[in-house]
Amino acid sequence: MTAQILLIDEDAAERRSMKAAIEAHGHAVHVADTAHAGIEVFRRYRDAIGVVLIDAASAEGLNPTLIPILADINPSVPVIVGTAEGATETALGAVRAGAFDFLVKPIAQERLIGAIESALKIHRTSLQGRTPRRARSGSVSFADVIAASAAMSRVVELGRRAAQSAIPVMLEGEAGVGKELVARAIHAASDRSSRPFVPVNCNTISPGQIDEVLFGSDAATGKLSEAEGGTLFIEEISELPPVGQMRLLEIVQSGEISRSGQQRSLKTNVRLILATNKDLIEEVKAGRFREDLYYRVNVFPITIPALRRRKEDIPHLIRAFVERFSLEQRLPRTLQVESSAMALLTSFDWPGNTRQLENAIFRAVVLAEGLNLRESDFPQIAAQVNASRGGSSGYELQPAIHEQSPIAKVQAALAERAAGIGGGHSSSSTGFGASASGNVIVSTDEAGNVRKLAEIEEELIRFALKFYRGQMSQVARKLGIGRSTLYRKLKDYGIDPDDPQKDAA
Ligand SMILES: Nc1ncnc2c1ncn2[C@@H]1O[C@H](COP(=O)(O)OP(=O)(O)OP(=O)(O)O)[C@@H](O)[C@H]1O
Repeated sequence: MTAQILLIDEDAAERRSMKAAIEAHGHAVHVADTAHAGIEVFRRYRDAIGVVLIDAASAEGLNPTLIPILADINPSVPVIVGTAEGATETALGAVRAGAFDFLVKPIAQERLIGAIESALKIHRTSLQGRTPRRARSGSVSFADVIAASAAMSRVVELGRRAAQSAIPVMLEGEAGVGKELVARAIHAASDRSSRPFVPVNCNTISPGQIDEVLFGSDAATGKLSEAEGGTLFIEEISELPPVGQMRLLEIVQSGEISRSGQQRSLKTNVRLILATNKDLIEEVKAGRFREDLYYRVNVFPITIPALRRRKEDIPHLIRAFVERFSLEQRLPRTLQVESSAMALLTSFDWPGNTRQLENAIFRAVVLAEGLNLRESDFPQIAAQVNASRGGSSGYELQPAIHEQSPIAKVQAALAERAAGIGGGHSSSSTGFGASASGNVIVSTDEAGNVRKLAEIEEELIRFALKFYRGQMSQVARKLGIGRSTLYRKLKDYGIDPDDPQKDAA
């Protein structure tokens, strides 16, 4: 089926050859030579374009705001990024920003067309249903926030508390950790839930326009007025220019806003929730963010840890996403995730956090051929796990990935983490204890022999204690043993139930 592709590429010769390759496959190509021109074309043909292809291999690299801007214009269009060989950071940055796929140059024609066809399938599917990138609208409650880890449970607990008052909330966390989801849940649990929730992202509005977009030019316009009585959610607050910071301070201090050309200030009744993925205090120190505003808006900070710091959440998120997308795709039943795929997904560090995981699952469910999700349904993740082990830079196709067994791959990733590369927990006496933090229990040791049952039992008990936050009766029940047996085993293995990760005494 003919589709329309937007190609953003600064290099004229490459533009021509890519365009010819795509046209030869029967698709129509719009070309743009700069990010700016690309945005204009995308804006014009937002409903006709099926895939955007960005060449980020030029000296400029990938403009960090390009993918979010495109997503703002039409979030259901997948973006594929081409990167130079070895530009792993650019590729990871693209994935983090929400790119559907990345291709490392030189790009084989087959791989290019394969990536475009998969992206088009995703696009067609998301036109029928919802896409993970589309901001959740409607009511989102705390019940929608998956929180199995202690860290995420704490976020939910703080969020619920924040919902009981109207003080400003500052949500801190890397891109894709769930700041907007939590902001929506706070709003929904507050007494403003019947009033609007208005999100605005300072990063996707040009600095010259931000003041007008936020505060409007007269009383009836602007996001602030739109949010009257409800919640204004300002993302990337560190990007708010000085004038905007001044106006916001005025609002926080007096609850009023003055507009040029008007005599009187207007009262506002808006609950502010702000989000940042930068360390705001560093921005204050660098003189880019007003100190007085910082102290005014930082009264109720909630930090959402990166997904790699709360790996217990990963299997729960995977199951929830697989169930949701299986339903949306009207599959005969919810797809099953094979344990090797689960192990791969749990071993990965998810630089793009939950959004990246959600996108990976969405893509896998849509493209899955059987009723099981296998490791091979996550080629980008496998390639990155492979790359982080020093196997290769950027994306490599299947052969290199499949030369190694899934278990060996996970072991290598775990060993890397145990050596401190991925950060996290101290290792246990087995030497493979990092797996206790990652919900993966490895069955063979470094030499490839099956591990001792007692070692695995010890690891599972440590994991269960952490997972159920020391709730002994729950741990015993889930492990299928009596409480007294559990206590005996704790003693045998020298496990401290309050600190299950600690090495045996
Ligand atoms: N704990 C969670 N449970 C269920 N879904 C989640 C969770 N955390 C994040 N998500 C999903 O992951 C996606 C990304 O989350 P969200 O947009 O809230 O992240 P963010 O931190 O606001 O990202 P950014 O800073 O890039 O705007 C959303 O689709 C959201 O629904």
